[in-house]
Amino acid sequence: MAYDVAPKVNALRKYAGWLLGVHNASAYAPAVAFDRDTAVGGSLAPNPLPFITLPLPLKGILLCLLVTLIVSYTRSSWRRLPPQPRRFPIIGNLLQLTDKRWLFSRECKERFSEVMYLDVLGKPTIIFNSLKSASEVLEHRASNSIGRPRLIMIGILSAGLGLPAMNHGEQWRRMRRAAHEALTKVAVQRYHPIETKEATILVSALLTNPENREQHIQRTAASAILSITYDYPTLTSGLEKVVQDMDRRVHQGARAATGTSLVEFFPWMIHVPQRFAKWKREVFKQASERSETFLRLFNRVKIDLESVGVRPSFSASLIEHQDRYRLSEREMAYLGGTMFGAGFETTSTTLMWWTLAMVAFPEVQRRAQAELDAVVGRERLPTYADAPRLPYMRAIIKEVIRWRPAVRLGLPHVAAEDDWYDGMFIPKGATCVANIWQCNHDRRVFGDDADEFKPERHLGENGELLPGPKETNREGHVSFGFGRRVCVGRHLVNDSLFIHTARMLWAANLKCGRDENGKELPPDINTFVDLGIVSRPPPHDCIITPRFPQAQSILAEEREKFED
Ligand code: HEM
Repeated sequence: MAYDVAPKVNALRKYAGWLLGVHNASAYAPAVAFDRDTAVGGSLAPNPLPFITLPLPLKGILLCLLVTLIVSYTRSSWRRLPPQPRRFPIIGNLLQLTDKRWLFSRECKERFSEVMYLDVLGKPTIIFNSLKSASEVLEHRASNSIGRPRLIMIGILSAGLGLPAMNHGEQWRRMRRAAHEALTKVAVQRYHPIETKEATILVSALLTNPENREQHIQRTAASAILSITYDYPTLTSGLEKVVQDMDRRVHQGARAATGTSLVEFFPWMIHVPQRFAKWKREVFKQASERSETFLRLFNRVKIDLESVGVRPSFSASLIEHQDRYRLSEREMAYLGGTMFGAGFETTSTTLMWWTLAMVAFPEVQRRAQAELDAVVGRERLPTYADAPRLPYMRAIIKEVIRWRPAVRLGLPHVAAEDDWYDGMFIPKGATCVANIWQCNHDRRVFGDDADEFKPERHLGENGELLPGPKETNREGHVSFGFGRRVCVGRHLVNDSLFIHTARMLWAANLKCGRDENGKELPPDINTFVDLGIVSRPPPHDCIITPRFPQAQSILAEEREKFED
């Protein structure tokens, strides 16, 4: 069947004429002969184009509008977004954001070495995969990325008072200042006696009952943070009700803070009445239990303060300076609860990664023990006073935190204004997340051996501890986050890890398990267990034995001192 081209040609002629400002374009266009007999299915009547009849000035305006549209489209900042992985209809890049294995994979780093754009159900999200990009945007231009995105679930759970999830504002500033001042490098020294005691108990427990290693580690982390926050008595087991209670709260919070609940993407769901929404009933129930736990623990400190007097604890220092910080009782109670939430799982997980590293790299363990023998000897346990002369022990801690960061994907920040990185557009309101794992394994900063466990990378020529590459937040890694949102507990956890690991290596040898034929079973260093915010090592065997005969008796003597 012949195709009738005549009308189209006529229309084109008219259009050309319109562009030239001539109404009868056929007068200018070369004649085209049409055979009416063979033309099928249409009439040769000209296709009337509405704009032909428009007056000339209006045509000019329309033309200008068209040109402006084309220019603004080609020049739009949105066309300069960072590279984006393949997106799916409706959900966009949701799968890539939730697939942690892909986010931390070599493939992701190779394809998106600097920055990556994800469209998560319409929400723009920027992932920083390099130290340079993350530091430039989140650290050096910190005031533009100080905010947090609004997360509905964690907002309900923490009654809007959870410091890590709060948007910046007057309330966040008051609470952050109070937490910061209570946990400065100097302020945390008042908690050294608590940490020293806990470390001694942990080492004794590991030597007498090494099978329950993870439980001992959890007990020590929970006990230390409860004592520090509430002057709570030393826990005898990680199974105590208060730990189980708080642990449940931490996991509920961690799940909510990932921001992947449906309600985050369909906020209208929050208006569904509770009787039709089980998830809503549950989250409100958890929120009220949470509030009850935090207030109960806080009120305990208040009563103790009135009856027993002031003993150093985080909550006691908040109460003491309540007027200066201008905090309400509820704000102080939630701040205390947040300390436990943010500190317990991260500290215990880092200790677990440290144990795995000691088992996987026995030569590192031997070198640290040689340093302990040279500086401390075998007559007494290491103390905080020995820290300046134990740079290798401290370098191991830095390297564990870099090599296997407890928090692999940083907490989300929000861009307050449009921003640019290396010619790539970061739109106002975009969620900005540092891929801490990729930053810490950046070969351009840490070299080709970035994936290897090498504590000596943190030591200078004379064996002194280095402050860390300039891109890295002064610590030699960016595991504690960025800018004004940097972790407030970092000095506390650094000190805690020092005394725990120094006492462990002083007293004990840690070796990998063996199969029934006596063959060594090295731990798998390349997998992890994802707990939402925190990533734990996979289960692995570890044989723990005293390093020399007097170790246990010296430990027992030290424990007696604490019981006095
Ligand atoms: C090895 C242990 C720890 C790691 C790896 C860690 C990591 C982090 C990271 C990545 C952030 C987010 C920073 C950002 O948004 O850029 C953060 C925030 C925070 N951390 Fe830690 N943390 C640890 C231990 C602790 C401890 C022991 C405490 C308290 C006792 C604590 C309290 C907090 C708080 C309150 C925030 C929120 C700060 C804010 O949003 O203003 N952390 N931490």
